[in-house]
Amino acid sequence: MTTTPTQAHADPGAAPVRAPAGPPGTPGRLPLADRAEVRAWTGAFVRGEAARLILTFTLFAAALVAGLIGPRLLGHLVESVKAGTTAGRVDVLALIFVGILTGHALLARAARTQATLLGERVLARTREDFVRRVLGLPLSEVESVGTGDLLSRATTDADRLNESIRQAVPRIALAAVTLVFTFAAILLTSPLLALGLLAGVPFAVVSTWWYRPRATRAYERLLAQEADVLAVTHETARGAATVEALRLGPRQVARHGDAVDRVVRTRQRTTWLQTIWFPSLDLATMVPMALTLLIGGPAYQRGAVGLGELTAVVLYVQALGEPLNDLLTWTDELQIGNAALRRILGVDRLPREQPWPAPSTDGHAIRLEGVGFGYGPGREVLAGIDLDIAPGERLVVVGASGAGKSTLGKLLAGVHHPTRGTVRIGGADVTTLPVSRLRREIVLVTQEQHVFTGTVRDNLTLACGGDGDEALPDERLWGALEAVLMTDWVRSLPDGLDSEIGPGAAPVSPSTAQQLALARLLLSDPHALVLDEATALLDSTASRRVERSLAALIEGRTVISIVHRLDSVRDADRIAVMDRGRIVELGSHEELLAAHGAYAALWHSWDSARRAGARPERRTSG
Ligand SMILES: Nc1ncnc2c1ncn2[C@@H]1O[C@H](COP(=O)(O)OP(=O)(O)OP(=O)(O)O)[C@@H](O)[C@H]1O
Repeated sequence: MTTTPTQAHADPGAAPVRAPAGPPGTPGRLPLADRAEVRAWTGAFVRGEAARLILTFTLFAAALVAGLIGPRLLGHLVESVKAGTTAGRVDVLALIFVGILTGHALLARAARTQATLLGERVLARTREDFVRRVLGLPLSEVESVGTGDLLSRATTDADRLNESIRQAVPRIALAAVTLVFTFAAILLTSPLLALGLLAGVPFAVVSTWWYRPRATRAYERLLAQEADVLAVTHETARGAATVEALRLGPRQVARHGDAVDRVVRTRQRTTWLQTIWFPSLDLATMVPMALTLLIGGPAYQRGAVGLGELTAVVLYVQALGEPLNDLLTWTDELQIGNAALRRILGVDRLPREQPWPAPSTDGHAIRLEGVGFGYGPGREVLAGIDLDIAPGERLVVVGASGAGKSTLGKLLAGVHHPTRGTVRIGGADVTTLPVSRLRREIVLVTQEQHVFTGTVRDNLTLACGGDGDEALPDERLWGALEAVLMTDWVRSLPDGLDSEIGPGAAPVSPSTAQQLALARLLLSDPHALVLDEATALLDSTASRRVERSLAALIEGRTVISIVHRLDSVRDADRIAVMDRGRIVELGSHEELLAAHGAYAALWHSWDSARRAGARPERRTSG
């Protein structure tokens, strides 16, 4: 069985998955961006959204000022009543008070709407940029890290960043401005009473100084561990058939349980840190309140402050509690956003696809010279492979499970790059060919074919021209469908080529998905194909149908087929027999039979099983 990257992660016995190249990260995980990169992103974000940011902050500040006038007005009202005022004047002041409260509510609503729009814009752009970055990575890099980490960065981490920008940034700005304004209002009302505020400073500063670095580390750990949970879930769902076939269910459940346990432990740690920090913040507001009253009482008795001033200051000090709490707790939220941003931007640290122009190729011959490859350091799964494949040749690769057949296929198609030696197509080293160019030369067809949510037309045309927006005439689409025997199926759909298919729309069986993929390949028209057990997962009827469709595709192309069943090996020009990462025999069916080597033994055992009417051994290894 071919080991998929996710299985390799799951299997403790498998060779270690290559850690992503580039700056430090945990092996097998994507790297994190550093502070400078986060600062650069933040600078670009502030510059790009300057107008919207200014509007949002202005609205928040206006709402805040409206909110601050309230206590002042109430203090004035108390003074007026004490001095003996008319009921009419009290009514006017009360009306103004209600008007200010309404204005405050409306401004606050407008400010929140702007903040939400800002957050959504950033979320959309972050996700788009992220997908663009990931699509720009070499396939081998994406394969080596697995999809769980990538998925969590594109989903949960992007959501967290959005939440930070939508909620934390305006709330922090608002809280900071509120604190400054309120403090200024207290100073202006009574500098003496303002002294009481100083008592809160040590509680806020010392507890935050203790809390912050511990929380940062815990949040970074938490996000990575949440990514692990997603990775196990995704891996299990993706490999459901393998999990069921190998009865890996309990093992996957245990792995998931372990991953969840780690998240729970880190959450307990962050909650514990907060149980120390939050009460300290409460003290930072309660102690100044008590002190203001302690100073204010005697000061009022001595006539140093008026009753109105004392009322206003007490209300202001009480009002300080909320912004102070907001400031500190939202900076905590911002830390989570910061950790999420480091993860999102970290993808940029992986080596990109080579930007240089495609080297010129001369013909379509494929040549492997001294090729070696290992998935991790220390263990080569391919060693010293030399092979020439002529244009139009049909080569079949057979060998025991784990011999390296699929790995060879991936190297031929440029999915992985050799760790030594070279793979050349038309004289050009495949590692120097940009993917768009390489895919015109050679494509790997495996047993797993993806149906994209969209129309039949979308699914057929997306491989042509790279971005799928090149209009291909319907005749060509129908021509490709006919070649892979799919016209009846498409005609049976309600809207023909424009019928929606895939998840949630018309169901597509595995064999139909495979045929659709073959039609897509016909349209993209590569010179060579590597067929890695393209029909192995299908039942025999479906498999025969796909094989008939394949016949149209392989016509006139170089074809390298990796097979387990020997049914069609006789039609091949040559057969390569692999054993432990090497090609041990190479020649035509007749030549290899005459050589009485590994292939001859394989063939005779397979042939006699077939003649005896027994189900032939699926594995060519026997
Ligand atoms: N992504 C991977 N990470 C680590 N090791 C891998 C990975 N893929 C394959 N291997 C290992 O490389 C060796 C060759 O595997 P490969 O899949 O190429 O063999 P194969 O001949 O195609 O086997 P099969 O017939 O079972 O598909 C095996 O030991 C396998 O465990």
